[in-house]
Amino acid sequence: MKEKGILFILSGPSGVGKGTVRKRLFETSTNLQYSISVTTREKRPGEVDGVDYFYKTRNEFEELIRNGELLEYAEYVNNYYGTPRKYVEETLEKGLDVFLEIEVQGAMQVKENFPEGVFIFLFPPSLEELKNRIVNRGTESEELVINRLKEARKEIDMMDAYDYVVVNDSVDKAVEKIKAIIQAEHLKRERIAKQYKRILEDE
Ligand SMILES: Nc1nc2c(ncn2[C@@H]2O[C@H](COP(=O)(O)OP(=O)(O)O)[C@@H](O)[C@H]2O)c(=O)[nH]1
Ligand SMILES: Nc1ncnc2c1ncn2[C@@H]1O[C@H](COP(=O)(O)OP(=O)(O)O)[C@@H](O)[C@H]1O
Repeated sequence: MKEKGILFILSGPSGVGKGTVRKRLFETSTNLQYSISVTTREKRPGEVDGVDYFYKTRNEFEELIRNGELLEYAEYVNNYYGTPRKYVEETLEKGLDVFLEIEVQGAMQVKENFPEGVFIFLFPPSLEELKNRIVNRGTESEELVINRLKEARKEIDMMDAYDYVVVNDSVDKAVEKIKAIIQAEHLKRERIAKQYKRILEDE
């Protein structure tokens, strides 16, 4: 029987650098499959449909919910975000690792369905630095920045539910730590598989 792939979930407050870290990770990790999310939020300049997100209307998104096509979804600052179920399940079945970059409410839903997933929380060096990053990115109005910071405090409270916490002080260091986690999880699973095989052989 073919081993299933491992599901990795990167989560954390908005503006902490999830997108930046994930993009850098994918520049150098060829063995991970990124699950592209569905969203109702507007496309930002430079974003591409089917690359950054699948952009949908609220009606279309609600139809996906009704049809059970989402592994998880959340309403975040007045927009829906969700993970297509089929892609994740089929890719894991093929023995490939899947990587999700999602906010905290969605990550907790994934934990219910995939408790064996590896949950990584990206943490800001400080709340002040988190605010600077959101403001400097310049994609949000002042009101939205305040909403995102309020959300961030709630999200940080959920940190205990994660397997690993990685501080995003520098992007390169955070990427290295995530790669080390991925490698360690593979070694762990190989070791368990070997022990299991040995027990079966001894019987
Ligand atoms: N639950 C859930 N959250 C998502 C998904 N895709 C993206 N997000 C999260 O939604 C939040 C807002 O994303 P976005 O509007 O792209 O802003 P940004 O990540 O702050 O640049 C971020 O925390 C994302 O990680 C998804 O499929 N499900
Ligand atoms: N380690 C870092 N040091 C300084 N700035 C960072 C770092 N990581 C990300 N940023 C910046 O912070 C802002 C938010 O990053 P982004 O990846 O959009 O966050 P998220 O996806 O978590 O909302 C961006 O302007 C990005 O360039």
